[in-house]
Amino acid sequence: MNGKQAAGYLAAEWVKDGMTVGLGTGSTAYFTIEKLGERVAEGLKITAIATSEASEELALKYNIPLLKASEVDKLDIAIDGADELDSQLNLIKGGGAALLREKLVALHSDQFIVVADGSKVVDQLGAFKLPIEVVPFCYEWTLHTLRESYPVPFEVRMKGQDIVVTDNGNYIIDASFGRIESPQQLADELKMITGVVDHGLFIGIAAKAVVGYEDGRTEIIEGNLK
Ligand SMILES: O=C(CO)[C@H](O)[C@H](O)COP(=O)(O)O
Repeated sequence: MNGKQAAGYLAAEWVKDGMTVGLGTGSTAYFTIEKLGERVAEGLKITAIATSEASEELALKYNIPLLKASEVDKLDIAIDGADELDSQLNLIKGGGAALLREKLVALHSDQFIVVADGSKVVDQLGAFKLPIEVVPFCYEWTLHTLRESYPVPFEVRMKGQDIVVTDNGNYIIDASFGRIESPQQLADELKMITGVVDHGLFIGIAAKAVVGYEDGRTEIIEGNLK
């Protein structure tokens, strides 16, 4: 068992009968969805909302009943991966370009649980490029505003010759901050820029993280949410 699997599986055990569950995106959340699928096959009764088309497909494969947002106001729990997490459970997310749906689902869940392997735990956020979701219309202007605001490299995320398009029809600009001294301040500033839809800083949202290691051990980091 690798660290991602250990973390993803353990968090899936915290889901109880009757819960509505937010299904994350990525290779760690994959294991949570897989385990939930096994538990559903054994009789666990849950409903879910997926944070990406990829996770929706996976949920359908595992016969996990999916809901529309119009059918539910709030989720009991959401379980998702992260690209970086610090000891305060501040996160960088969006490596898989799903940050907007992931943040919406996390914010509408009673409990947001992060699943990650040990390589994701950092002293300070920022080594991982911060994904910023922008509207395609005049995105060059948004890129220009970002470059004028912060003296760090920004790049539009590409796949081969093509610009990556998110499930919401937007683009991603990745920012190489290196070290983010004040995540909350940066999060607030980025949200104020016209053209920016959202960004991958998740500040004060996670209740708990399950960190998994190569040898199958897991560690639980408790957040300090009130
Ligand atoms: O934010 C995400 C997708 O937008 C993922 O949760 C994040 O990239 C972690 O992925 P993985 O578990 O594959 O390392």
